Amino acid sequence: MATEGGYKLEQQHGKSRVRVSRVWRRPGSDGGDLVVEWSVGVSLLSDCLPAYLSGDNSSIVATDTMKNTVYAKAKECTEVVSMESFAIILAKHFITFYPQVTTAIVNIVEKPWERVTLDGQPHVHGFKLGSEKHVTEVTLKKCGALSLIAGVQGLALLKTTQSGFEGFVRDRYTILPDTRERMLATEVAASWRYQFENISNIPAKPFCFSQRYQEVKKVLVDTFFGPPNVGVYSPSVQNTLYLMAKAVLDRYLCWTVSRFHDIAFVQLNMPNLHFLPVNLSSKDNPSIVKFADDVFLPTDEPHGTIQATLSRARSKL
Ligand SMILES: O=c1[nH]c(=O)c2[nH]c(=O)[nH]c2[nH]1
Repeated sequence: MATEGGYKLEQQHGKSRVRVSRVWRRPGSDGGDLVVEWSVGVSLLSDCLPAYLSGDNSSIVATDTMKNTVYAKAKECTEVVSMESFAIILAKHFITFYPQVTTAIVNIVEKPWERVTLDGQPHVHGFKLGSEKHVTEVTLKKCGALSLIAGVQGLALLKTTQSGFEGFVRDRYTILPDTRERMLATEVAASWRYQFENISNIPAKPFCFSQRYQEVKKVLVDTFFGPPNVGVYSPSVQNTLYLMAKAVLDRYLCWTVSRFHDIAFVQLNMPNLHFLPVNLSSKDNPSIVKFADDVFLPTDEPHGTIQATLSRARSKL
């Protein structure tokens, strides 16, 4: 931020939606080729005030250069990298290479290409598009301070029973009946922050962000549904959301009992995508369709918006 002539100026500039795909060819290997497709956003906080104040561009890193850097760094990654590691590599480059850059923010959204399985056999170079998206955002300051967030978007989940909503506030505008039997559908957006608060804290042995992503996603999904043959009752989206976030934090508490916890907080956004009971009647036929927990009108307009962030309360010890 700069103060100039009675004005306060906060600025950053960058390039959005730089689409890059990286293939790692592994001829003859059991696993086959690997491919990722990323949409990368770069934003730099830098000392380039003269550009804003007087049209002097001499300290501007061109956004076109930022775009080219994404491709150059992708080329340099001859070994497979996770998107979190790639975001760190990019951010590190921008803060170390340019003296005027004070902070780099890099975000990546991954297109969910998944290896196809044909007749039970994983294909060596064939992929199809999956559903939910892996995302990350890295904010790295020149001093090394790091914020590393990963997440999932568009994780659509539905259960046909074991959900209800009752005992809520009733006033003269309330018409929703209490229920212990309804459908529950949502599209989870979750993000979590890794507890690496400085670039130097990132373990030397590559931390497996991709594996952690799969694990967190599994904990979220398992908690939403409960055991396969019985499920688990959800008294509200709010309670289910809390249990999902808590399960993620607890999971990493158990594993890292004598060390630091590697996930600092979990943020969940779970829209309540309503499945409305259908009842149809006419003057002649009072029950064309009589609802018996079978025919629904699914709608996301409007939908409930339930969101929360769960972190560990600081110990008083
Ligand atoms: O799980 C729910 N939480 C709410 O806050 C809410 N509000 C509502 O109308 N239906 C629901 N369901």
